[in-house]
Amino acid sequence: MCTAITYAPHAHYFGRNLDLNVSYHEQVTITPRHYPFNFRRMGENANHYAMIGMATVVEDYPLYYEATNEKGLSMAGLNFPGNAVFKPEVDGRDNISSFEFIPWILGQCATIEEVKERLATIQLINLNFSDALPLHPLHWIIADSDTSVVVEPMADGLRVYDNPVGVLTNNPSFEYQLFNLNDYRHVSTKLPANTFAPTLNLDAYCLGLGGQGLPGDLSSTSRFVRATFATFNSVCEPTEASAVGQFFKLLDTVMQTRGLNEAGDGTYEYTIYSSCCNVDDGIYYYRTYGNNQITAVSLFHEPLDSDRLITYRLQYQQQIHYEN
Ligand SMILES: C[C@H](CCC(=O)NCCS(=O)(=O)O)[C@H]1CC[C@H]2[C@@H]3[C@H](O)C[C@@H]4C[C@H](O)CC[C@]4(C)[C@H]3C[C@H](O)[C@]12C
Repeated sequence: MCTAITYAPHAHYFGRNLDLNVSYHEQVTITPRHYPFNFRRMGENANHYAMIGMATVVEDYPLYYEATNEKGLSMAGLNFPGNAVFKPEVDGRDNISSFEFIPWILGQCATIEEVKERLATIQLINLNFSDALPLHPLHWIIADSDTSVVVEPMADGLRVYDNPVGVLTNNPSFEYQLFNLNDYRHVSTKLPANTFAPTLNLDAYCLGLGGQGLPGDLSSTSRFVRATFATFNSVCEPTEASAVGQFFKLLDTVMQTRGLNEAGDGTYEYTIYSSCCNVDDGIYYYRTYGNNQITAVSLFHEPLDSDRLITYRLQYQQQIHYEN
């Protein structure tokens, strides 16, 4: 399972937890403006926006999990098994495979308005990257600094939803996840009044009672509710350090501890990495499961007019500050 969130305390941030039982050897990957994207059915684009994000690089191709472009537009793919359907090619449409979707959108669009125009002509097609890397069922969140949408490739066509909460998890469909929030109207950051039986002397014996009913489990519906509650009520200082620290705390409310979620064959799904991109400044921060230190890579510190991918291996080694 995975969770993606947006957060805009003073600057704008986009990021996700990647929850999985295996790693695909992902790296922080920068694609400069003149890297030639060879779209299988749409030809080459060697003049596009630069982008930074997490990707598996195979045969010099960046298979992005999530990324942000130099205009601050961001996009993340999350598992959507049993629902995602990729279709055959159609003449006259932009035939794009799901592994090309992030480069296609982030390479050309700066705003959600432009994204919506692109989505109107797109066909997400059933075309594998390779036999060894077949398509996985995904849905996507796409966000600029003001707003976000969710894109779900369903059997009856591509569904595009405005996303008023800026959060995405996994199954079931986004429509359900959003409606499900209605069940949590009562959840509050404040101590609740006694509406149970006002004549009974019920004691507000500890802080946090207003949060009772917030689901604590790891299912995608529960993570959707928890992540939305956390981002909407989050408070931080107006500094980069505080906002980035707070962003990782928000992701921690839905992180997966290794051992708690069996994925079969003796493996467990856990939060392999968490990311937080400052989309205004193109700074990609991340933490891995075993390394609590935040590592940062800056898009604008690289030669963006180049044609070569730039990759940074993840820092997995735990950093402990020993005092004596
Ligand atoms: C599984 C990942 C999403 C994490 C997630 O949502 N897990 C939920 C598990 S559950 O069902 O809800 O239990 C997704 C996100 C991005 C995906 C990767 C990217 O799309 C890039 C390539 C695309 C290739 O087609 C397949 C390999 C791959 C390298 C993908 C593997 C996998 O599907 C990834 C890593």
